[in-house]
Amino acid sequence: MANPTVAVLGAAGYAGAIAAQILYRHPSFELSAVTARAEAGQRLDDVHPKTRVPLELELYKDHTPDAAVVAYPHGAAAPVVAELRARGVRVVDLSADFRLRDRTTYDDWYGEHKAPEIFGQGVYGLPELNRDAVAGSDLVANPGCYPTAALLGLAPLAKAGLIGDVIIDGKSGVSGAGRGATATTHFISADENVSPYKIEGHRHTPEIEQELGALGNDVTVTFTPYLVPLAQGELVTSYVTPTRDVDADEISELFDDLYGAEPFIELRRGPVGVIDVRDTNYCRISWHHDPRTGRVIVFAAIDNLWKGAASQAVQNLNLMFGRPETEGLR
Ligand SMILES: NC(=O)C1=CN([C@@H]2O[C@H](COP(=O)(O)OP(=O)(O)OC[C@H]3O[C@@H](n4cnc5c(N)ncnc54)[C@H](OP(=O)(O)O)[C@@H]3O)[C@@H](O)[C@H]2O)C=CC1
Ligand SMILES: CC(=O)N[C@@H](CCC(=O)OP(=O)(O)O)C(=O)O
Repeated sequence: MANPTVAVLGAAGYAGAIAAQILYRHPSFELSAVTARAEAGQRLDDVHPKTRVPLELELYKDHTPDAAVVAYPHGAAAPVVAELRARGVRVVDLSADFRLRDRTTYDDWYGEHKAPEIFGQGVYGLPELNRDAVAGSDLVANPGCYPTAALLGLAPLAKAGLIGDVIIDGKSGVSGAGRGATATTHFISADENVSPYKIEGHRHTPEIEQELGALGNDVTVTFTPYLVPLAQGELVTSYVTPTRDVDADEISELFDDLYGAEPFIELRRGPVGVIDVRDTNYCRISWHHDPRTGRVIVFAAIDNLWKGAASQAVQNLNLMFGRPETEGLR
């Protein structure tokens, strides 16, 4: 039987280009189209040479592949996802348009939803925590990069209901902001600098709270993101005040039980760094119990464009199409 066809929409963007790069070499999918607007007519490997994908970027029309990875900004994604779903195309959406389950929360943080008729149909695509639901889904909402690292770091504690309070500090490389440079992400502002942003509230906060709640730990989180002078990479540090006294043996058991068999989670004893997961689908996690304060500090490192976006989308596609979860990703 022929391999399922997959189109990448928004392949001239950072995340879309990497999704195309992975899918072009994937043994079980055929990359059937890569789309763009301004750069339509150019080859993807001219626009993004590192991808080595010699396919011509086309304007999106009425492509009907078996599946699509939609790599548009939030708001722009929803109507196109609705169109694709109406034609029976299975979708992994990289934007935030189908991640939240409460419509009012979405509208408060993102503005009015552009495809309300299918709002709420997306399955939250964090495979380590939601594998079975992803496997049966036709519409997967790929998580945001900060929520990916924060939730993977916190899940063992959340599943045990141990998070009483948590402060989350996330540091991201500049590619997290996408291809369009702004005054803040311009080289001149970002180089040799570390700076917090969205200190009044980042839109990933409700996403993290929603998924911690789904794990059985309702908690109001404090989240502050920082821009750091890296191209790719993200380190999320979570300072947890537990609901009761815990010791290192208990924490160790929780992390080992949840992640011992996970192909893309690397538990480490010492500090983790973003360079160790660069251009991979791995999430490296370490934790530290501080008996002086009683807090548990969890560190999680990912590549924002890979596990935080494009390679996680392929991990989700693998599950949706019954392929081995690691295929094309190691
Ligand atoms: N960068 C990251 O670390 C992460 C990104 N994401 C999400 O993934 C998605 C893509 O992000 P990223 O690749 O970084 O973004 P980019 O800005 O690099 O790329 C987005 C692409 O979307 C296309 N686009 C923009 N507006 C529209 C529109 N109105 N209609 C159709 N196409 C449009 C653009 O295509 P063209 O150039 O052809 O106009 C552009 O290439 C976003 O939803 C983002 O939030 C999620 C997690 C992490
Ligand atoms: C450094 C930087 O700007 N990062 C982005 C996160 C990108 C991401 O995960 O995006 P979505 O949730 O929008 O898909 C930001 O903070 O907006």
